[in-house]
Amino acid sequence: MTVTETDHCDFGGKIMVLDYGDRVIMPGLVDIHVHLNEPGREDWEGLTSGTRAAAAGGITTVVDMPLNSFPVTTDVKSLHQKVEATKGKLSIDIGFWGGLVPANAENSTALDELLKAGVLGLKSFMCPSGINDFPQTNSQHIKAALPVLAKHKRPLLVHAELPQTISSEDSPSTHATEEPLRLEDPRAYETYLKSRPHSWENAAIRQLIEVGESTKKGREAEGASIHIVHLADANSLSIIQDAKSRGINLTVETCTHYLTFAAEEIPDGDTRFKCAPPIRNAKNRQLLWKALMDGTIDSLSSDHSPAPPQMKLFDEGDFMRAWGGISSLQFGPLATWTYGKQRGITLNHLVRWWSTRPVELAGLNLKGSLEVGRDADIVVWTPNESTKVDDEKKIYHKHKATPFFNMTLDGRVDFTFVRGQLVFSQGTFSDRPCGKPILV
Ligand SMILES: NC(=O)N[C@H]1NC(=O)NC1=O
Ligand SMILES: [Zn+2]
Ligand SMILES: [Zn+2]
Repeated sequence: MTVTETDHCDFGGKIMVLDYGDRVIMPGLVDIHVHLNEPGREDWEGLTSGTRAAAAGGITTVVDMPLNSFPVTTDVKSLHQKVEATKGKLSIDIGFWGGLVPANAENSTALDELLKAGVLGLKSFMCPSGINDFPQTNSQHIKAALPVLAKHKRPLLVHAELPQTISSEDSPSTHATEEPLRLEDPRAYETYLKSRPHSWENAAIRQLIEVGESTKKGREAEGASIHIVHLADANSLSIIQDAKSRGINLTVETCTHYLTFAAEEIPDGDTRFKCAPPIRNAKNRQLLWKALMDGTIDSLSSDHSPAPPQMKLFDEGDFMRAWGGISSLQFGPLATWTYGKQRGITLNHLVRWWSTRPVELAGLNLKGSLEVGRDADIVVWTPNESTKVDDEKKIYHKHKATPFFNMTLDGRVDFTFVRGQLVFSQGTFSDRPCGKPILV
């Protein structure tokens, strides 16, 4: 039987047989790094538009970052506000990361309460976050939080860039950060790239590995883990591999944009590509793919972090002042398939990076598999078809600007089910949002 629009969401208790021919039926994908920005910044993205875009991309669960909503999710009250804001808006299920900031880092009672209230773990920044109400943490803060996370067996996700003085390797002379770049062309991507060199990621990761010693077996933070979000720097892979082999509880994700684009191909002034850490060169991209294939990188995410067009400064094309954040939620899995296929990936890789590993990392025990007993979160798609991203009406993000525009991606997402309910069907959505907040 073919599914029709009237079947959306609710099959009315009937048992139906759905024959999808030779399409692929897979566990729904899980994006554990998105910024949907509601409540408070719904002009940047939103729970309705964001979860629709995700469903259209074959994603059945997202985990929302503690920023850039307002308030940021750093205490129980703000978590409740976020949960409250989801009512009637979710096409798919959503979990939440809590924020680790200087104000709560050394207050184990406050962190304990936040974890008990149901966040899946905590997230912090080692550099300015771009949002004043979400200040960065230092290694002391991280060290203090790990034992509390250990008690709950939860991860700390870290934006791992530690601002360094820009060295001669990156710039002809040694100066304070950004100072030497003041006179360089802000429309050139190269200028932005130089402002956040590899050394920032490398320094942060070294510090994290040091602090992460406490997560080893028998140490005071055993049970906690550290998850490096959006790794862009392939130079740091060897220290990551070494740390993992020494028993530090460390995992790593990279994002679709680092696997798809290359610095040297980014047009001048095209701030759709601005994100942090920056997209690096094609050689680096190839090393990220290799690390993904060999398991040094555990999982993928979108780091969907859009902002209103006026903050992306499209007219000026000023990379140094534009908002850093890429809009991509709907396209992550298909982009992975497109560029992975050229490198020999299989459907199993896709499920591992976009379902199995993210679910393990986030402790989403009911998600990520078609096993009996788990939620019936399912994507039905056609790998041999293609999707041309050229129709704004079919981009479901709140804002349509995305670096994936005009690309032809391999694969087409046809149907998405959340807990057995059809939420996306060949370009239409259930008009009764059936997603739920997940609190653990
Ligand atoms: N605040 C925020 O969303 N920042 C994100 N954007 C980005 O490109 N990297 C980030 O960490
Ligand atoms: Zn980040
Ligand atoms: Zn992010």
